[in-house]
Amino acid sequence: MPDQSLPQTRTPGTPVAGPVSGARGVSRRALLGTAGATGLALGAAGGAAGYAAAPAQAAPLSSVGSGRVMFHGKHQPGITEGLQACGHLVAFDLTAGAGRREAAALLRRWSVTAGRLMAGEAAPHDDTGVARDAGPSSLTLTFGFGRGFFARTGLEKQRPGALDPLPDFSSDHLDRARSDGDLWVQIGANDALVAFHALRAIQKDAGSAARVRWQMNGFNRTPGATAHPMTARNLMGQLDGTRNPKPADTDFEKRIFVPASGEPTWMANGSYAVVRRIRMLLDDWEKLSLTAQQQVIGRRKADGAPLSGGDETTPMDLEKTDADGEYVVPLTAHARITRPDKNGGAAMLRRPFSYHDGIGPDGTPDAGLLFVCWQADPLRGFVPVQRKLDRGDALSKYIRHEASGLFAVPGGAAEGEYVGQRLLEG
Ligand SMILES: C=CC1=C(C)c2cc3[nH]c(cc4nc(cc5[nH]c(cc1n2)c(C)c5CCC(=O)O)C(CCC(=O)O)=C4C)c(C)c3C=C
Ligand SMILES: [Fe+2]
Repeated sequence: MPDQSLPQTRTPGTPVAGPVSGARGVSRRALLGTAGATGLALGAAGGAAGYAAAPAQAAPLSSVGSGRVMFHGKHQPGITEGLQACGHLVAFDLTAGAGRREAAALLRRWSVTAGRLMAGEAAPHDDTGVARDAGPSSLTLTFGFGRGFFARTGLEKQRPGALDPLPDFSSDHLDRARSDGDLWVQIGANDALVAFHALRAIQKDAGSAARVRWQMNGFNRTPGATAHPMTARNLMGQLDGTRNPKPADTDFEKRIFVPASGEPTWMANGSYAVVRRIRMLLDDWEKLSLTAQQQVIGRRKADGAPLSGGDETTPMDLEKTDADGEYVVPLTAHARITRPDKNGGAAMLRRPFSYHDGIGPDGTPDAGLLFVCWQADPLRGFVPVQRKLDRGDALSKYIRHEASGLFAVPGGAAEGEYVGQRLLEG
């Protein structure tokens, strides 16, 4: 079968989109085309059970459909790949009767399902047919453990200190029912049906072992929608992700992932995800003039260039003043306050989804950012930066943190292994 993957897009602000290195383009439709030519439906022996044959003359998948990310690897998928068009974040709680054995069986089921769906194959059981006709579409499934998981499974001694609760922030308006959770799954794909298909599969796999605690659905711009690859925009209209750490940076691995020799040993090559549902007060934000909006962030809205001049990639000059002696990047500007060099080197990889859940009871849009950030240690990433933002960020008037979670995301599963096996069987 020819490799139908195309070079993937890359934005200045986000890491490589689509297949990670070692990833292969794959085409469910190409497989089905072969089956159609011989008049066969692919069976389990073909490794892609469940979907009926497509016409032999079917056109190859588009670059969107053929993007494939590998499930097995050093790190879990869904961390360093570029933003995907559709996302679901789901937290589960283990049920009363479920302990370590049931949790291990669940992680095994989820890993098998993730491996198959990410390869563009049908789910192992009772496939719903929702992703029929589509390729993997850069689907990723990422699994994490919340603080509560360890007590419920008798694994308290294995709980990382990094999972200690996040401090309270004065700007928090957290809904506890939509926060935390024993297990967390992040699903991303460049096709909405592929993402939904994966969501249903993992919900069904949960069976009687775990029940959904909360679910959030998000989106990003569809790859290929812009004339050229560029940094994503959020629902406030800003380029968001410009200064993200890049995989090519020498300290990228150290900042984002627990080292292979790190503690606890089951977290080797893993990472910590901080998840915040941040509502944007868009009615207020959209009343601001363009100049005022730009002062809040410290960058130009159109092209993301710092207010001190240049283009999106130009380093921000924090000392530059205007004719009145005022800083051109205000002291309260979000992009000034969040800089690693103003926060003891604190860095994180921001990989969010936007969300829109209609209009709230107060008549304003229930929309904003499903802020997901990745770091080797939340106490040296999210926490110091959020503490600083809490004290004096001009953006805080226009946002509200409504839900929060912190999850330990173990390293990637090796071939034949399931995610979290080193914790559950260690
Ligand atoms: C605690 C961490 C952060 C939260 C919460 C957060 C919320 C948030 N941010 C934007 C929009 C932008 N953020 C930008 C930069 C930026 N933000 C953070 C951290 C948090 N943001 C960091 C670490 C940085 C990069 C700082 C740097 O390295 O210099 C920008 C500028 C462009 C960019 O670099 O991405 C924008 C725009 C929103 C809308 C938001 C909550 C809804
Ligand atoms: Fe930010």
